[in-house]
Amino acid sequence: MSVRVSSMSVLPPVRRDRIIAQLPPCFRKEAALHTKNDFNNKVRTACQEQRTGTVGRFKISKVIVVGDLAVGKTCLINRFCKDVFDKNYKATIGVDFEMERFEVLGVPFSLQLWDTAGQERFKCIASTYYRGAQVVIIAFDVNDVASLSHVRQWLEDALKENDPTAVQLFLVGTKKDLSVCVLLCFLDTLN
Ligand SMILES: Nc1nc2c(ncn2[C@@H]2O[C@H](COP(=O)(O)OP(=O)(O)OP(=O)(O)O)[C@@H](O)[C@H]2O)c(=O)[nH]1
Repeated sequence: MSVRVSSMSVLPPVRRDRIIAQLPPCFRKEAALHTKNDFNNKVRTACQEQRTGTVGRFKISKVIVVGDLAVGKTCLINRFCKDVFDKNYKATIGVDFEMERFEVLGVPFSLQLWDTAGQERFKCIASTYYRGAQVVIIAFDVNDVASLSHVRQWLEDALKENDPTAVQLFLVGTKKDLSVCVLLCFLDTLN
């Protein structure tokens, strides 16, 4: 017996906080990719006229998240996509994938988030997914200096597969809450 599956899938509406009508202001000027107040007029016009170079129905950007094992890559993505946090560690096997839909100036836009495994034995599989990224996020644990010292290697590996001049790079320190705990424990020992 053959079953026909309709290729038309009904997508849920884009989340309200994913509808972007104004250029989001930068968090801090020193750490900003841009310091403009609004979208460029050319961009606004192109969006109004739907001249945005679509890939299929959506414009898609690929983000890869790399970094040492257990630094919190999966948690970072889950917080962004689902606003959840799981304190139990489940190692990523190879890669995982999330798709986040946006609407920018009325134009559909999708962010592909590739969560890669930090474990050495999965590095080979994970690195086959690095190609074609527009954004590279390198995560390190602020409480683990070794994870920071490995950042250079993660960067080199990610850029081997991508055009370094066309990639947006982010370095993200994770587990800041624990660094406060470490400091408090240290202060406690002084009293
Ligand atoms: N306290 C605290 N724990 C965190 C934070 N982020 C992640 N963790 C914990 O750190 C552990 C590892 O987190 P994951 O997100 O699975 O780490 P990962 O980098 O994806 O790990 P791999 O898939 O093995 O590369 C889990 O137990 C998380 O709960 C954080 O900001 N604060």
